[in-house]
Amino acid sequence: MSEILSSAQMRGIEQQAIASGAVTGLELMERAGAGVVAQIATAFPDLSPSTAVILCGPGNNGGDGFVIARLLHQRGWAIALYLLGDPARLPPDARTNHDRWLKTGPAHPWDDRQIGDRLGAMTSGLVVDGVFGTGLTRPMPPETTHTSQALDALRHRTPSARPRVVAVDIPSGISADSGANLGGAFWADLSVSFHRAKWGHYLEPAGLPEGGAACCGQVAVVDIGLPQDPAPDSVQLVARPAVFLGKSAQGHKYGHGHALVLSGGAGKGGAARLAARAALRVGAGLVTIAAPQPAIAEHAAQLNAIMLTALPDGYSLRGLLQDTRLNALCLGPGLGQSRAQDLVPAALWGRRATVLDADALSAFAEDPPLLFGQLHDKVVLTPHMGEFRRLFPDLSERLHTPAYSKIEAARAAAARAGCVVLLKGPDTVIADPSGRAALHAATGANAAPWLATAGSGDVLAGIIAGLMARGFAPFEAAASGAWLHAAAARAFGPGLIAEDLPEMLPQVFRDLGL
Ligand SMILES: NC(=O)C1=CN([C@@H]2O[C@H](COP(=O)(O)OP(=O)(O)OC[C@H]3O[C@@H](n4cnc5c(N)ncnc54)[C@H](OP(=O)(O)O)[C@@H]3O)[C@@H](O)[C@H]2O)[C@@H](O)CC1
Ligand SMILES: [K+]
Repeated sequence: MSEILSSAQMRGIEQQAIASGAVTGLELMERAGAGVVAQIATAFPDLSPSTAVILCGPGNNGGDGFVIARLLHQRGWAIALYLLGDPARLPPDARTNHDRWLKTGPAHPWDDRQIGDRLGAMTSGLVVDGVFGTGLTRPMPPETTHTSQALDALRHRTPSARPRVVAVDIPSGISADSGANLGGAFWADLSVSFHRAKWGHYLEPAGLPEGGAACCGQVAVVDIGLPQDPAPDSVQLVARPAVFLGKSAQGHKYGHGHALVLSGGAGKGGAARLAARAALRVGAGLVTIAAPQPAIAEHAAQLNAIMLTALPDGYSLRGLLQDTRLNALCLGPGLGQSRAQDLVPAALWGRRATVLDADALSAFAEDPPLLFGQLHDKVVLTPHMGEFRRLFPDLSERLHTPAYSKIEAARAAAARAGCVVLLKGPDTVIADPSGRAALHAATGANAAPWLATAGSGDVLAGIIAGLMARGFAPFEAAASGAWLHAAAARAFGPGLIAEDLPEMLPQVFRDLGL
């Protein structure tokens, strides 16, 4: 796991370091610029000095651009630098670096058409985007329209027939907090960020235009000498499971828990079987499907290692839960809303580790507080965006505000629900009521596009229930579950269907060294 920051957190860390006298803003800017130049050499080892077009904006992102221009020039690059805005109004450190640059070469006043034409004519070299970084909270100004269009056109050319595009910190126009394209955003092959990556590098708001995860390219982070202590309320990027998923040699099946997956009626049992199979593959010692009597024959025909029991209603679920060995529940996949309304209260009464997904969430769309009043701290809610909207309509609405991120929405939802919320998507956020949050980003180089397939969410619910049956805490089970789910999809690759996901878990475990 690695820490990722919001723009406000990053600003706070910088300001504190500067105020303490440990470092000056000018030193940070120099290190930032030098870091970008070093990362360019690492990411593009075949790139030899030719022409670099450096685009500088009116803030400190532009200040980094002047440093980069100076350092690239020292390495033999021919520099064409354009400045958006009035040099007299640059913030002090950026102004200092602007003035230093003028001893080497000119800063051309911004000319959108000229820049657009120039970029369009480039077949090699480098474009450095130092227009806006973490300070941008509104759409790109109209003076960048042609530049943005020219960059867009470059994106569709093969890399060998165009310049490399490098974003200083984050592509201009992408919100560092939400990943939203604020309007007219640029894109990059490489984004070089400072101290820590920002939320917006990995978040990808639904729909078009493309946002952070799609536009940032490869994300590199350089150390600029700021204190390494974790920020309060920091968010962790889930790079692999944070817990050891192996089993000890001495264990027996009862030591690995018993997961109960509640199934819907006849003809609706596939989703529960997918979840149950995933719970078993992820290592639950025993897994039972509890189904209404008419669905028993169908399940029996398809199950071997998974056990089966008839369960008509919530009353009988309370009875079943007298068996304290049943330590994790999974409700929702294929459950049907009326059965969910009956079973969810009984399941929550049992105070087991519980995953509520799909119908177990939608069944409370009319009255979300009715659900929230029954939740407890061993529950994980796993909504996709549509289910999230039904339970948290106000938070979902706020997500249309460009700077409001999925991380904040999931945190607010977890606080309201009083349990862990895993908000699904290519960018999956896991949050708990204390404000702890993690982001699993199956985006960019980590993408798992074949995961968008019927039944995939049922498997995720089963994986999380299985991990909780094994004794992992809800937050860890959810975060590790999201990782395992995407890793299984990547391990299978194209052609994946939901049935394949549980079957890939053994390979994923082997790759983890278990
Ligand atoms: N602080 C440090 O120590 C370090 C910072 N570093 C670097 O600084 C970057 C953050 O710098 P930043 O905070 O100055 O913000 P930045 O992204 O340059 O843009 C804000 C400027 O744009 C302006 N503006 C906004 N929207 C606009 C619009 N639509 N049209 C026109 N103008 C608009 C806005 O004006 P205002 O909103 O005040 O009107 C303001 O002037 C960060 O990403 C990293 O690269 C590194 O060097 C490490 C050390
Ligand atoms: K930028």
